[in-house]
Amino acid sequence: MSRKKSQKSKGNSSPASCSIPPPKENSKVGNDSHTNGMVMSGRPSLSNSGEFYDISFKVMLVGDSGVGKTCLLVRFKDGAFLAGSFISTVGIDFRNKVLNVDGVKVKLQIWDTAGQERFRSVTHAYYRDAHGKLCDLRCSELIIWGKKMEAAGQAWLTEIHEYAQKDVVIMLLGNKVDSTHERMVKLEDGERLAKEYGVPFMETSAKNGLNVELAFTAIAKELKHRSLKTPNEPKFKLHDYVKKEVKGSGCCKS
Ligand SMILES: Nc1nc2c(ncn2[C@@H]2O[C@H](COP(=O)(O)OP(=O)(O)OP(=O)(O)O)[C@@H](O)[C@H]2O)c(=O)[nH]1
Repeated sequence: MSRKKSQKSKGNSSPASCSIPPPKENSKVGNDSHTNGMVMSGRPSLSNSGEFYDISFKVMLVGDSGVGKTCLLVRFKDGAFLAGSFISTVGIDFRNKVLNVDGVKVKLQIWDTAGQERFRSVTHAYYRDAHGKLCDLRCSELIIWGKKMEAAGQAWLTEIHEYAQKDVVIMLLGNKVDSTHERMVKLEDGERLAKEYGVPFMETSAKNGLNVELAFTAIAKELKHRSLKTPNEPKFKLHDYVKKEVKGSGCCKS
């Protein structure tokens, strides 16, 4: 069995098909009554993995084939690196992880899309709504930008700006920072592009774990703060949080 096939059979995989089935895991929040992800009933929900959560969001990983989307997801979910020969994702897959964000249990339903052009219509069908818009308010995008130079990062940002609802949370990641051979995006270029589009940027490595937890946690915090605004809570500033917490590539975990 291929690396990706065996990994998918462990998770909540959905078949790559043009008739799109709904996700198996209940992605709704706090039973039936919710608004923009906010728990209205006050009762936590139970995910398929047996973990309770208060609020749920969808995160899409997009980017060209081979930039490391699956590896980042596996690193975040299981703390492991998928080394070995590269087998492309077919269609789309998702995995869940529940995080504790300031005392609130936030479930991220993370969708790993196929980067290959030939699967684009399948992946689009999953992440665009009936009006062709990308996701909704309870959704965010993580653009993984690996070895394919600036043009690829720019193309994905342009696509998301074209199709996404304006409130979608977007973050740009430059992956494979551990490898001088694979890494082709300079830090300055990533920062410049992110600035141009007004999105946070960080360098990551699925191999050594650099900033992987941070990328998903930052997204979870932003989504949670947007949905659950408590009167006296100071406004969460995603850019400031990332700037404060991000680690440079010289200080990787082993
Ligand atoms: N050195 C290094 N290699 C990585 C890293 N992340 C992924 N890789 C390697 O890059 C290759 C592609 O990784 P995947 O995660 O499968 O790429 P993908 O973006 O999911 O590709 P598609 O499924 O085709 O869209 C694999 O051989 C990985 O081992 C990283 O952070 N550092």
